[in-house]
Amino acid sequence: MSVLVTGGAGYIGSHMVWRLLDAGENVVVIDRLSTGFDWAVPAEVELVVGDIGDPELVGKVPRERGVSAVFHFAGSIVVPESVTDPLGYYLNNTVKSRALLEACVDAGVPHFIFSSTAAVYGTPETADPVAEDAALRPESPYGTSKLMTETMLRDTAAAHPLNYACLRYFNVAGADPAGRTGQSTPDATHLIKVATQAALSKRPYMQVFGTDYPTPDGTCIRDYIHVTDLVDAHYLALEHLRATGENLTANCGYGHGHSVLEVVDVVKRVSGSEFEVRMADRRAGDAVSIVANSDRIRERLGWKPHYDDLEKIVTHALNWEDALSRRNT
Ligand SMILES: NC(=O)c1ccc[n+]([C@@H]2O[C@H](COP(=O)([O-])OP(=O)(O)OC[C@H]3O[C@@H](n4cnc5c(N)ncnc54)[C@H](O)[C@@H]3O)[C@@H](O)[C@H]2O)c1
Ligand SMILES: O=c1ccn([C@@H]2O[C@H](COP(=O)(O)OP(=O)(O)O[C@H]3O[C@H](CO)[C@H](O)[C@H](O)[C@H]3O)[C@@H](O)[C@H]2O)c(=O)[nH]1
Repeated sequence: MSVLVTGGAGYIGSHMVWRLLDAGENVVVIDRLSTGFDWAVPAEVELVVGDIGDPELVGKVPRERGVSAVFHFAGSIVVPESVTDPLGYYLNNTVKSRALLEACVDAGVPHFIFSSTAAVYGTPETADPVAEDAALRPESPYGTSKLMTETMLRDTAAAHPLNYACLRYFNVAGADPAGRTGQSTPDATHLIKVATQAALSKRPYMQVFGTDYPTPDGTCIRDYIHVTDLVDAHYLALEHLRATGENLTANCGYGHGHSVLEVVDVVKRVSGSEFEVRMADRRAGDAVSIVANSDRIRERLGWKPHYDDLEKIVTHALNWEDALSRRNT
């Protein structure tokens, strides 16, 4: 039996692949390499280069490889891009997830773990940590495209012998502490990636989007979760589905946040680089503060994070960014 990882050549998916290998699982990856890299997939893992929306491909792989669980990371992830290209996002994130799900039902795959996002909540009503039963009001086609897949999964699991976990990630950052993989997209827009690139002079400067928010230092607050803790949560979710068959929708975050300026300070301190930081206007669509209530994942899965420390997250991100420079040259 094997475990299928869609998007396994991407940032989070490649960490999942290593986590599964570490647990002794057989792994197969489907990735079309649009933002992922073939070299990010370990040599011992079969990489099927193709699209999850290709019914022939997704019809074949689960049957031929005896797939007993799917981790579905493949998708488009840039929120502002989803605003200008909503149909592209509904196609890649929703329509193609439907194709994959149908193939899983047809092949009798019992367990499905889906990459959802805090973007399904939109802007929370209060600054309190947001729990899973909060109102679901996505503010972008990206968030809606993910919420629609959550809904498809719920309804499919009610009608077929398939159970699922929807994991709603907050801000994923950092890299494999052993240096085996990391965030490799050169034009990524995420704060910690951008700041580490500035620290290593891969960018001439970075910008802080908005300094007049109603927060202690005027910048937005996010709950940054180390990617290794995130993939641990995924593995626990798989064990939970295997053991209980109970569906689960759970936030993945630590339950506390950091402001943009706090992140920038930590990157400067850890890197020892005084890179230029320009104060800029607010970025469209940014919520003031989004922090996870993570009680559910801790209680139901017994999840205990090991890297709930911004310095460690930044250190690992910097190490990977540095290793990437040597790979590119
Ligand atoms: N990075 C974050 O902070 C974050 C937060 C919340 C949710 N997520 C979700 O996690 C998942 C992984 O995100 P990531 O940061 O690793 O992004 P990523 O872009 O690094 O990885 C996505 C991978 O999917 C592949 N892919 C995309 N569309 C495909 C398709 N139609 N068929 C086959 N392969 C396809 C890409 O080539 C890439 O390797 C996404 O579904 C994303 O929405 C990410
Ligand atoms: O160069 C930068 C990049 C970001 N920021 C700020 O840093 C904060 C975090 O921004 P990111 O782009 O790193 O992440 P987002 O919070 O916008 O989005 C992330 O969290 C969302 C859920 O809240 C979705 O899951 C989404 O996929 C994921 O990228 C925001 O206030 C943003 O304005 C900057 O100031 N400068």
